[in-house]
Amino acid sequence: DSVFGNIVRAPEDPILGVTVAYNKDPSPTKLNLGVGAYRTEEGKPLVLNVVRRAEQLIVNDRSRVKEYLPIIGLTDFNKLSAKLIFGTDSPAIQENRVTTVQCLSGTGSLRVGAEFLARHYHQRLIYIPQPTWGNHPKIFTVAGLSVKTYRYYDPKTRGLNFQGLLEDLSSAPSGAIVLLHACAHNPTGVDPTIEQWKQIRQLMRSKGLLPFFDSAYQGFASGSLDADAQPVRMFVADGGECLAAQSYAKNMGLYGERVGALSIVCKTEDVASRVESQLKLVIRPMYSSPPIHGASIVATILKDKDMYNEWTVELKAMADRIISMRQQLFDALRARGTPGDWSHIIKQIGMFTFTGLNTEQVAFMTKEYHIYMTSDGRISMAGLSSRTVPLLADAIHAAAT
Ligand SMILES: Cc1ncc(COP(=O)(O)O)c(CN[C@@H](CCC(=O)O)C(=O)O)c1O
Repeated sequence: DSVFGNIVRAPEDPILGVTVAYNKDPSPTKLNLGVGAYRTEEGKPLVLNVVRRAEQLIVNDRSRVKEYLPIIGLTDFNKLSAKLIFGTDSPAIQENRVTTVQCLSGTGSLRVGAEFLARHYHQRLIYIPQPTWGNHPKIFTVAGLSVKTYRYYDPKTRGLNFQGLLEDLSSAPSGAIVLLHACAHNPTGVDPTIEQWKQIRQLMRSKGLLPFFDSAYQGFASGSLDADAQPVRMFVADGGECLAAQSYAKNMGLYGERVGALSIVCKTEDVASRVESQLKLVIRPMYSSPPIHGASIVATILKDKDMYNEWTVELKAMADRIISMRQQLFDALRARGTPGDWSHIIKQIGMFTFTGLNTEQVAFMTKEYHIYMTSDGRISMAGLSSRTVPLLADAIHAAAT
């Protein structure tokens, strides 16, 4: 008998398992609103034109080879990624106080950062928002950090529980790590206002809490790369230290290329270079060095002014389409007279709407209408189109009535 005979079957992932169930459903009207992956009006995945252009340049450039990248990845990519999130005029970058390492998309960036902190940072406690992306607690736990939550979402207002957030961060032990969604909070779609961010920064700095930003949707929330990076830049501007994980999965549509970066902003250049040397010891036994293709696409686009501008136009178009889906869904529910206040659909921001539907209502919508979404009531607005909004509105109406 097998040496693995004692292994029990693991459950499907709460988010990625929705796609597994969707794929099994033979219904011709099934709708996948689970995974946060952009779809066009025709319901198809999108490869950005500027990405196709960059790939052509790369493929046609005979001087390019397939050698190993350094452990910390493609140098151009790292420098350009830091500028993208911290700003081209960032003093931290000018003073060489930032170390950036290319990682396997957002997940890999979070994991490398967590492993680094577990080894080198004096506080192993990390506070994550309640609720947050389902993979966050798993990544931090497996890296050896101990996870606590801070209040974030208020089910009554379907908005931010700002008082609860401040109270929980105020009672965190000094030096604790705090995970912050840079913009477009997943799953709630609720972001602090700039004023609230100022208070959060003030409180965190006064208590010596260490910010760990997760930036998976820069440009996707407002359509502006710079606007969406304001909270991160506010923290860096005060001269303090922080970590930032970046993903190009959504904003450049590079999901399967696994392109991301971890940056650590330090007090001095010397500290940054020592931190980088220790990040290499985390990465080498994990995956040794990152993949070359996706990072080359990103670097090609970010370093060329025209391609960068073309990217911002395509990115805004994606953000705008999602915003129009919000308005169409809200209007469709109002037209149906669906009981309840659905204004949160147009107030929330980014890829997801946290509908407030409970697990029974979600199960009903899947069973009766073949609508696939996560059991917490989150829907990926990017999965909607003008053609499918009425179907979803009918399903929500039936579930809420
Ligand atoms: C807040 C947040 N951080 C990091 C990531 C990781 O993205 P990478 O693909 O590793 O760059 C996601 C993706 N969450 C999406 C996509 C599916 C998933 O991985 O769960 C989601 O929540 O549907 C995310 O929502």
